[in-house]
Amino acid sequence: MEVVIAPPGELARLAADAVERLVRANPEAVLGLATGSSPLVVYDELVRRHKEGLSFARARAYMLDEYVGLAADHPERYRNVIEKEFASRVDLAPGAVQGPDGLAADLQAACAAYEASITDAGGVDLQILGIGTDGHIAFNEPGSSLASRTRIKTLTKQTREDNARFFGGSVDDVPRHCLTQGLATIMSARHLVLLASGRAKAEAVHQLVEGPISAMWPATIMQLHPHATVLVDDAAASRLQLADYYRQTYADKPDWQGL
Ligand SMILES: N[C@@H]1[C@@H](O)[C@H](O)[C@@H](COP(=O)(O)O)O[C@@H]1O
Repeated sequence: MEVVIAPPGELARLAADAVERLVRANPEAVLGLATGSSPLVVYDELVRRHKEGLSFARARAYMLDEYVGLAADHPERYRNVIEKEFASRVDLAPGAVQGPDGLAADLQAACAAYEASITDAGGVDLQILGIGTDGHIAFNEPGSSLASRTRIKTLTKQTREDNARFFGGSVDDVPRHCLTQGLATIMSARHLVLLASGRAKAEAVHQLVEGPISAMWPATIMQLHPHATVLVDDAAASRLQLADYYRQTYADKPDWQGL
């Protein structure tokens, strides 16, 4: 696992560099897109590069998760969020972005179909991730099976409170259920790039990087991934025991290496 501690703008550039390198090497790359506020700086940077010629016309993308039951036109439905924040601002082809169907009549069948679709696409090349304050990735809440695949989950009170800010501050308006890629689904992606900023994420980041692997902090499964990159600002890094070592390692890193 590589940990980079840097200001948010630099983190966004590093994540965008990894996406750009991938898409230039393989224009048909499969991207993994995350919602939440953390990846927004990366999307903004990719949109800027798109305006300078970076094309996503042949790329495909899979989303991590979706709320169950939000109306098709609800602005916080993750499909709509990704459309607004990224897909509509670049040249991704219509239908190139897939997400779990939180409005399906048969939610379990929708989860199975989503897994099959990711597999048929050849798997995700680069998965962008955020992290919840309770250590969740996608919507894999504490207690999630480390071997889980896409399925229905119940959101914790903490997550619903954290996400109430997107619903006019009303926790009651945050759905109680979601469909989410499982931890094993996420681990199948070839490169994981997680972004975290702010002190509220410091404990989750400490557990992710330095804690024991445990379903209680689902992101810790990333310690088993052969190519995981953790991009954090000073505040999110403030509880890391080996922060000085990570800073030194990054400072000494050869320019050619990339993430
Ligand atoms: N399902 C999403 C996660 O994918 C995201 O990582 C998390 C943190 O969001 P933020 O980056 O806004 O703190 O929020 C939601 O719960």
